[in-house]
Amino acid sequence: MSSIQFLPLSLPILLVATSILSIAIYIFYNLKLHPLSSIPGPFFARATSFYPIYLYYRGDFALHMRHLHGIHGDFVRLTPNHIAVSSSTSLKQLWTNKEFEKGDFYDAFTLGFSKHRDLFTIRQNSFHSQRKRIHANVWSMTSVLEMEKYIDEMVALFCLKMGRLADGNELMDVGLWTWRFTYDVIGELFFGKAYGFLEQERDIDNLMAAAAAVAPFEGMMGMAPTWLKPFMWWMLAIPNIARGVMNFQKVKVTGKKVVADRMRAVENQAETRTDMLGKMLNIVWEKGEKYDWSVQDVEQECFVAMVAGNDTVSITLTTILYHLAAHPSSLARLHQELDKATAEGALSPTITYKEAASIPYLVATINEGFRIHPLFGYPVPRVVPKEGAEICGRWWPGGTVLGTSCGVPERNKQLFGEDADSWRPERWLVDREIAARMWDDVCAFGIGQRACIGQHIARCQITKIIPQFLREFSIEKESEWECLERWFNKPQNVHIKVTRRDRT
Ligand code: HEM
Repeated sequence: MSSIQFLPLSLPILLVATSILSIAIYIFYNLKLHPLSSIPGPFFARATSFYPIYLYYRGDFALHMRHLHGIHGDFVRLTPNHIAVSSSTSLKQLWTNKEFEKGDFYDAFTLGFSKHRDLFTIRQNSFHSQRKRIHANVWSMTSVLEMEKYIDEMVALFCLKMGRLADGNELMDVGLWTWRFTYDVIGELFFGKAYGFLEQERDIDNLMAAAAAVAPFEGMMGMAPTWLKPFMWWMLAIPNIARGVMNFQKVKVTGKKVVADRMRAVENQAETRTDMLGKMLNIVWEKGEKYDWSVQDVEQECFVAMVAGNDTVSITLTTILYHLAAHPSSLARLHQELDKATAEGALSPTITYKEAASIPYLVATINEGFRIHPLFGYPVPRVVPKEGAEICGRWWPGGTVLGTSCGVPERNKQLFGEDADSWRPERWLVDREIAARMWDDVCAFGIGQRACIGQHIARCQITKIIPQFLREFSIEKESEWECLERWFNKPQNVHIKVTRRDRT
C-alpha cells in the first residue's frame, strides 16, 4: 500500500533528479575528463555545446573570436569538441589537407534538388573533387570574362540609378543598392535575365525578405549541437521564417521553369546566350550521362549561386564604399588614379575587368576591403580524420572539430603592422611577394580545394563596378556603420551621400 502511494509522488522528482544528475555528469565530463579538457576557453564553451549559439545572438563572431584568442592564446575551446585555432598556418592546413572534411554545420544548407549534394554542402573531399571537376571550367576567369557584357549592363543600370539619387539629393542605402545589383547579376548569369531589382527598385517576389528571414535560420541550425538539430525544425513555425521558406519555394519553382525554358529554346535553336546556365547545361548535353551530371544538378548549382553569390558580394561592396566614404584621402587618391588612367586612355568608357585590374590603388582598395571586414568570423568546422592529426604543433584526436576564424589572421599585427585594425589600402602597395603573403592571411575566398568557386564572378563584379561608379560620382559618409554577424557579417543601415563629379 505504502509503495503504491510513494510512486506517483516520487516519479517527477526522480525525473528531475536524474536530469540534473545527467547534466552535472555531462558538464563534469566536458570540464575534467574530455580529451580536450586542457584547452582553455570561457566556462560556458568548455562545459556545453551552446556557445556558438550564444555568439550567434551576440552577432559579433569575428570581434569576439579576436577577444577570446587575446585572452586564451592560439587554441580556444568553442564547444567541448570544437576548437578555434588562431594562426594562419592552421587556416592553410585545415583548408588544404584533403583528410580534413567539412563538419555537420554544412548539412543545414542542403537543397535537395538532385540526388547529389551541391559543391558547398558535400562533406567528403574525394566526392567533392569528383563533382567539382565536372564544371570547374565554367567558373574560371576566362569563362567569366566571356560573360562580362551581362555584368556591364547591370553596372550601367546601377550608375544610372545613382545619378537619379544624386540629382534628387537622396541618400544611398548602400546595402540595399549593392544587394539589388548583385542579385540582378546572378539573374543575368544563372537565370537567363536580371530579376529587375535595379530597374524596378523594389523587392521582386519578396526575395530579399525571404533571404533575410531564412539565412539566420540556416546559420543557427548549422551551429547548433548535432543532437539538437532535429528539434530545431520548430523554428519553421515562426511566421517570418515560414514566410521566407514559402517565398523561397516559389523562387525554386520559377528557377526550375527558367531552366526548362532555356532547354527548350536551345533545342529549338532560339537561344544564343553564353551564360553560366547555358555553359552548365552544355555539360549535361555533352557528357551528362558519363559524369552523372543532370539538369537537376544545374538547377541546384544555379540556386546555390543565388544564395552564395549575393550577400557575399553585396557585403564586400558595402564595406569598400563605406570605408572610401569615411576616408576622404583614400577616395581622393582613387579618384586621382581613375582620372589619370582615363586621361591616358587606359580606361574605356565602359571599363573592362582587365583595365580595372591594372589600376594598383583600386586593387589595393579592394584587397583592404576584403581584409578589414571578413564575410564571416565563425570558425567553419573541419573534422580531424579518425587516426588523429597534428596541427600547429599539437596532436588532435580523431573526430575533433577545428576551425580558424577569418577575423583573426586578417588583423595579424606582425604581418599587417601596428595599424592592422585600421583602414589603409596603401599597405597593399608593396612588393608582389609580400602582397601575396598578406593575401594568404586574408583568406576571403578560402584556400585550396574548398575555396570559393564563384570568386572570379565576385572579383569581376567588384573590380568593375567600383571604378565605373566612382569615376562619375563622389561619396560622403552620413553615419557610422554597425554590423550584425548572424553567420554572414552584415553591415546595417549604411547610408552615404552621392554627388556627381565635375571631371572637366
Ligand atoms: C565577395 C564575394 C564572395 C566571398 C567573400 C566568398 C567566400 C567564400 C568562402 C570563404 C567559401 C568557402 C566556405 C566554406 O568552406 O565554408 C566559399 C564557397 C563557395 N562560394 Fe563563395 N564567396 C563569394 C562570392 C561567391 C559567388 C559570387 C558565388 C557564385 C556565384 C559563390 C559560390 C560559392 C560556392 C558554390 C562555394 C562552395 C565551393 C566548394 O566547396 O567547392 N561565392 N565562398
